[in-house]
Amino acid sequence: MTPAISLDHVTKHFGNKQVLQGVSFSIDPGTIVGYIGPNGAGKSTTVKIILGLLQQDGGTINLFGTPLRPEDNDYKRRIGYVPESADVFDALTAREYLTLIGQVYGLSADVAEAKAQGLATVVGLAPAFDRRIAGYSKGMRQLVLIIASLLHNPDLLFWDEPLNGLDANTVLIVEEILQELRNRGKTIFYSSHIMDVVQKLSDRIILLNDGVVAADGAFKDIAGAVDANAGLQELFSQLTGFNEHGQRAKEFVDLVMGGDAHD
Ligand SMILES: Nc1ncnc2c1ncn2[C@@H]1O[C@H](COP(=O)(O)OP(=O)(O)OP(=O)(O)O)[C@@H](O)[C@H]1O
Repeated sequence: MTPAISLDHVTKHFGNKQVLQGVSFSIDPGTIVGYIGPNGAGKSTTVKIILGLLQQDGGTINLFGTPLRPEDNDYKRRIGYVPESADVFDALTAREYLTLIGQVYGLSADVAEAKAQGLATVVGLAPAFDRRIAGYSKGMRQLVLIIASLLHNPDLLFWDEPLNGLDANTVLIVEEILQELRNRGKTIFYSSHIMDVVQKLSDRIILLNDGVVAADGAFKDIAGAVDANAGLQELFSQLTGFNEHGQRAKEFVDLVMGGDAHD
């Protein structure tokens, strides 16, 4: 099977900081991959390189079996992207914004508008569809970004914190959408800091730490000696070598309370 994505020893530095130190992995189509790691580990940098927004220093990247060429726009039409924090054009309505995005991806205005309206209706956004996005809640904006990433029926999705701001019911819908897309052969590569969701949804987890892949596999395969109930959160702490949570929290609250601290 031709991998949807494969990276071979990809490196990237900013100034004197080596952010990616030889990242390699290969992902088959029809897989949900949770891409996790501490803040600053290099997750977004990896995704931006794959999207052609940044150039790597070394190593090779293949998408759908073809070497990545950032100047090639064809492969970008096979990708859907939900950035962690996006500048949505606030002055537009969802109808206007999504029709525009659909056109950017090569759909006609009519097709883009009809598809956007259909998707918005299913996720409960129809009543707000003709209101300016400026007045949307965080969760409503997130739904607009999710719809925008899917209008052109991409084969490969990069979703960064896709559940940001969504209410509990909508989270369940979006989780099921991810699984349904995966079941129909789409590849989903998503970054999140919410470990229980990553553990629940991912067929495969890739943990990046200090610019190297520290673990790669299904949770049950990488969990090792970690207690299954403690789960991915515990594994994350172990693999990133961090066990000062309680001490840091206490120090923080001591400072907050200052002289008012009571024992
Ligand atoms: N354009 C840039 N110029 C300089 N340094 C950068 C740039 N982009 C990222 N970095 C640095 O590269 C490192 C990795 O950043 P990156 O955003 O990839 O981390 P991340 O794993 O996505 O983190 P988070 O979980 O906080 O989103 C950080 O130290 C960051 O400051």
